[in-house]
This record gives sequence, structure tokens and C-alpha cells, in this order.
Amino acid sequence: MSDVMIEARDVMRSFGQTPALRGATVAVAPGEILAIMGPSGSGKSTLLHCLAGILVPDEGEIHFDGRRVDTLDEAGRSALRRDSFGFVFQFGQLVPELTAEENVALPLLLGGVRREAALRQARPWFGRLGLDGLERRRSGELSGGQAQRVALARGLVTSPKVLFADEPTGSLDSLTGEQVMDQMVGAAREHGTTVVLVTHEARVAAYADRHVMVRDGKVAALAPERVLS
Ligand SMILES: Nc1ncnc2c1ncn2[C@@H]1O[C@H](COP(=O)(O)OP(=O)(O)OP(=O)(O)O)[C@@H](O)[C@H]1O
Repeated sequence: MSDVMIEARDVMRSFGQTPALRGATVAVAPGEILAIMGPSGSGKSTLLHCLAGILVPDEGEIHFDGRRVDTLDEAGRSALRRDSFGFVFQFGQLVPELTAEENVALPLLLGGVRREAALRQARPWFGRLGLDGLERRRSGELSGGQAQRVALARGLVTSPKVLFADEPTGSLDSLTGEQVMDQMVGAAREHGTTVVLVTHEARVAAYADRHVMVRDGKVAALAPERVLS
């Protein structure tokens, strides 16, 4: 197996006249948990979106598991996201009309798994993440931490190769955020999932194996002792 699961090589990406990435290079090893840190507006989310095949770079390359991602068309990138990637965002973004278990099953349903089978696969996550009994609740009936754990289960239910987490605890108080991080990292370690974590919080970044700093659209290494300072 290659020692790189996913990487960006010299990626440039602008929004109109605003350059967000100006030659960003980063590689993540299989099973590694990488924290991408940096000031607001530095390009962290743009880098995550380019790595995940949500955005296409203007220049540079994205490679996943030995394949080029940036040259795929929208359908190819969409299939890759569905089959190989999981996502957790700051505000869980659960579908309010669906129950918690339907939300967790959603990526499976979108991938063509039949409803009963998808729900069967979704249910064990409730026990695993301390959500027993909440399967039939809708997102409006869950606390912020519960909703974010449901979002985490949804991100992991397809057994993705890479989990992309953009400020996954940003909407939670610090204790609840730590519980969500404990569970995210625990599940990722158990399944050997590679994690790309965007955060500006040192306490959240401390869960990662390695840290990089995005500044002015470029990526720099960050020594562990600098993370908590
Ligand atoms: N869809 C968009 N349209 C226009 N400009 C954008 C868009 N997305 C990002 N930008 C700009 O690109 C730059 C990088 O944004 P990005 O969201 O990647 O930063 P970030 O480091 O994730 O910031 P934050 O920590 O505040 O979320 C910023 O100047 C931002 O205003």
C-alpha cells in the first residue's frame, strides 16, 4: 500500500479576484489523523473541499489512493465522495424531516442500498456512539451534541477511506466537543479511517497525529509543541 492516502500538490484556487489557495501542498498517510489549522480566511475549508473533490483546483493536482481526483468530471467526483469519503460539518446539517436513523442511513440510501438494509446498517452506530433510544427522533428533538454524533455516524456509516471534518465541534460547548472528538477519533482508529480535520481550536487539534498550518493559502508544517501554545 502507498504511504499516501490523499494529497494536494501545488493547488491554486481563487474565488473571483480572491485567491484562497496559492500553491497548497499536503499529503496524508493511510490511517493518519491530520489537523489543518490556521487563521480565519486562510484557506482551510477551501483546501478540505479541494481534497474531498467538492471543489476543483484552478491549478495543481489532487491524488487519492493512487488516482487523480481533480481531472474527474462532476459525476466521477460525486461517485468518489459517495463511495470513499465521509463528511462531518460544523452544524451537523441533518435533514430535519428525517429521523436520526434515516439521517445516518442516508449515504447508504443515496448509494442504492435498500431502505431496510440501510437502516439495519445504521442502527449499530447508535449504540456505538451512545445514542441508544434516539433512533426515531428528528434533529429538532436532539441536543447539539447528540445531533453532532448522529452526523458523525452518518459520516462513518459507509466505512469511508477518508473522513473529512470541518470544524466538527465548532457549534458545541467544550465538554460536548471533547466527547464528540473522543468518539470520532476512537471510531477512526478502530476502522483505520484517515481523517482530515479542519479546526482553529488547539484543544480539538490536539487529537490529531500531525498538524499543518494554512497561512495565506499555503501549507506549513506545525510542530506539536506549537499546537497548544
Ligand atoms: N464560495 C466563495 N466565494 C467567494 N469567496 C470565497 C468562497 N469560499 C471562500 N472564499 C474566500 O476564500 C478565502 C479562504 O476561505 P476559506 O473558507 O477556505 O478559509 P478558512 O480558513 O476555512 O476560514 P474560516 O476559519 O473563517 O472558516 C477567504 O478569503 C474567503 O473569503
